Amino acid sequence: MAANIDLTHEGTLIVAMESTACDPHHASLPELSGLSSITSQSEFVDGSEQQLRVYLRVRPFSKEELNNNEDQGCVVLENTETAALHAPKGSATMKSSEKGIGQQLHKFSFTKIFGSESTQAEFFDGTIRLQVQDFLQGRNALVFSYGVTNAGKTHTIQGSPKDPGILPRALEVVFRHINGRMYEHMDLRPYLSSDVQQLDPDQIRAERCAKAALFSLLKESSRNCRSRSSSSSSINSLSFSGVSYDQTVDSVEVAVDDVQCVYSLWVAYYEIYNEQVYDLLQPSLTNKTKRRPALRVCEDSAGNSYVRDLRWVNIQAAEEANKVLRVGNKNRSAAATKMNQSSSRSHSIFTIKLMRIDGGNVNGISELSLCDLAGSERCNKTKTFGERLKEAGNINNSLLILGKCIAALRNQNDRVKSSYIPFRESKLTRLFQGVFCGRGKASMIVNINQCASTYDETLHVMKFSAVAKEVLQVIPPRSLESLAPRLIGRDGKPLLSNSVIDCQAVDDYLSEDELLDGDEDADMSILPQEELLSLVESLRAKLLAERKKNLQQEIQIRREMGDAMLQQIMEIEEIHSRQMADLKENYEEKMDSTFEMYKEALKEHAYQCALERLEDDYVPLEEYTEVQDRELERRVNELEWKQEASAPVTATPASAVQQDDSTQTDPVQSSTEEMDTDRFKLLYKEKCAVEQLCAEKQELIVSLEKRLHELNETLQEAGESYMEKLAEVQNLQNKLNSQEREAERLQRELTDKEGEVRALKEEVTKLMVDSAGPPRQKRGLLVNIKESVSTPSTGNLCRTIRKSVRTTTTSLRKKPS
Ligand SMILES: Nc1ncnc2c1ncn2[C@@H]1O[C@H](COP(=O)(O)OP(=O)(O)OP(=O)(O)O)[C@@H](O)[C@H]1O
Repeated sequence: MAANIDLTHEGTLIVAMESTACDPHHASLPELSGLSSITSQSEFVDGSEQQLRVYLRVRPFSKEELNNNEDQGCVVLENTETAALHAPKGSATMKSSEKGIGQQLHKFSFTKIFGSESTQAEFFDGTIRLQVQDFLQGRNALVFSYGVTNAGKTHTIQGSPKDPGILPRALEVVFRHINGRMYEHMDLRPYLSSDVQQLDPDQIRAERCAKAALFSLLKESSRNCRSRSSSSSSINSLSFSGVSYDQTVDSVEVAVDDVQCVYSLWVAYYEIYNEQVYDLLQPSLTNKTKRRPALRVCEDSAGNSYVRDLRWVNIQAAEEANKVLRVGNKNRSAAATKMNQSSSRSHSIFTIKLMRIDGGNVNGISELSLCDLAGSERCNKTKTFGERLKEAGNINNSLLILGKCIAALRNQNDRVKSSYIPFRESKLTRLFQGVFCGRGKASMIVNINQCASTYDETLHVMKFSAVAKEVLQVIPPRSLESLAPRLIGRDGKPLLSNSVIDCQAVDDYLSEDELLDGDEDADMSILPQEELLSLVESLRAKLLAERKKNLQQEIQIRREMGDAMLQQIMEIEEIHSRQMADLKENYEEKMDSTFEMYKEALKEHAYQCALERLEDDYVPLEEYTEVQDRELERRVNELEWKQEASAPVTATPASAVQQDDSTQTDPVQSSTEEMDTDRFKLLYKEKCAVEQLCAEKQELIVSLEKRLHELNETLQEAGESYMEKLAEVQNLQNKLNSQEREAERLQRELTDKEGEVRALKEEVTKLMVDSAGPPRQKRGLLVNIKESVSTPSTGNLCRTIRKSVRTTTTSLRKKPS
């Protein structure tokens, strides 16, 4: 026992709890002897209200902190429930108090306080041990740690391999409890919030593979893995702390439990970072640039929140749970590297689900969640709680909402002040909602350090916890968790076998619930009438305000939607009108071109027709004139003949008058004469017209003849000028010929002369050669030449020689050398 520190201590505590606080550790803090009270389970009586359990844990100073003079007595633990904070010099609180704002000393009370010397085992035993036992008996439990960075949250929850925290210890308790009663199959898996899914062989296989793949991430040798069959023996040597655990411990607890039951244990590990839920048990992404898939927080038909698609891993031994934790931590830190975030900026949640299986039926499922909240150091700049939370909202939304929820839950204690609880405003509070609303028990661990430099932040944490401690949790005498969970098939539909049990259980639950309502009514009647009236009034006002707000929101949404739709319609209309205009333009262009085409075709056709008609009707001018002339001649002849024929009767108009007088008595003759006269007149008119036509034609002919004459004259002139030019050309040709002949003659003459020159040159050369002989001839070349030249018999030759001599003399003068 002495060697087994944790166990010894735990055992000691259990004994001490029933007697007195005799732990030597508590000697320095006698107030902490109150730890014994945790053995009393009366505080967890069902069907009552109880305060949220808030535990304070103070971290010891590190060597560096002591060297840096951080120990200035800021945190004083007055007893096991009260801590006093003294503002150190230089802190914002001290400065404010010096200015008359706020105080230097703050006192806070907690459910339990654990000093810096408290061990992990003491802390576990003094805090959540009972909650774990409740969990084993089918109750849900939530434990969350709150504090600034470096305050010891992770140390408290996870601890180290040598000094495990509350999570591994809780797992140890669980495994000890179910020692040898582990459900060996993997065919029942947690589903939605509190249901169970029946897996088929394929799903079981997939589950096994996924588990193996997950553990392979740790690259541990298989020898360290405990086989499922040896799960019972694992209890004898649970090794989170490397210290063996006595299997006899808690044997009483096991004995009181139903020995017929077997247990199936599943765990999940996830984190909430920047309001996104990430599964820490998903294999890490190979592609580092890819973002981790975020999971959704959903609600089941009963309104309970759960993380959709969260990976649940079946655990058969404590060592496997440890591996899961390590894999999750590895992923968490890896994710931090990838996303450039520090672990303190995310809330990590480790959840254990325990199914109680009796005779093949799941007759209960409970959940234990341990949450390591992100460091709250970012919300430490403002001075008041509300403002602090407001500011924190900009940095860490979920902590702000958690604060709001806790404050609202506290206000609910006062029925008159009861207010809306904003659980739905953050993922964290949505997931916590069920527990805060009576689906289980929650407890809060407040971690602080005692450093003077972080005093202001620590004070903020303490204030937060003070509010939390005032929250009253209503624990229904029989909660929904007591109902057997629904068994769901692969298709997501409830399986029939369990639904019958469910109905019965639900009926039971409802009847008790009704009783509860009745109690509440009775409570209400105790209130004075004025208070009731004011409560009704305030509720009515709230309802009105809420309705008004909803209506305004609806109007706003409708207006926005209307605007958006109008905008869309306008855009669509614009696009359509543009398209229509384009189409119209296109068609108009096409119509125009078609019209032009037809117009051209018609023109062409008309032109062709006209050409054809012209060809048909064409009569040459001479022919036409000839025909006309002939016609005229014929008509003239006809007229003349007619005139001759009527000459004796109508010789002259005068004779006609005379005759008219003389034959007045013969009426037949006179009528004939009249007719003839008319005819004559007509004919005369015709003759005149024909003559007129003839004259015109004659004129035309004359003008044409004149034109022809002119043209002939022009042609003649052109012919004459052509002949003149031709004569000139002939002349010039003759001149050219004679000049060519002259040139030939001159050429010949030139050739002759050249021949003569050559002969003379030869003669001169000969003479010069001869002159080189007798002395008499030494008078010189010039004298000889002169003599030769003076000889008259030489003729032309002499003249040529004279000329040559002159040329030679000139050239010699030009070249004196
Ligand atoms: N009760 C304790 N006893 C001894 N050492 C402790 C105790 N609590 C914390 N420590 C040590 O203090 C250091 C900081 O603790 P821890 O990492 O748990 O802080 P944290 O609040 O989780 O920080 P963060 O929010 O940044 O994750 C660790 O080295 C841890 O071992």
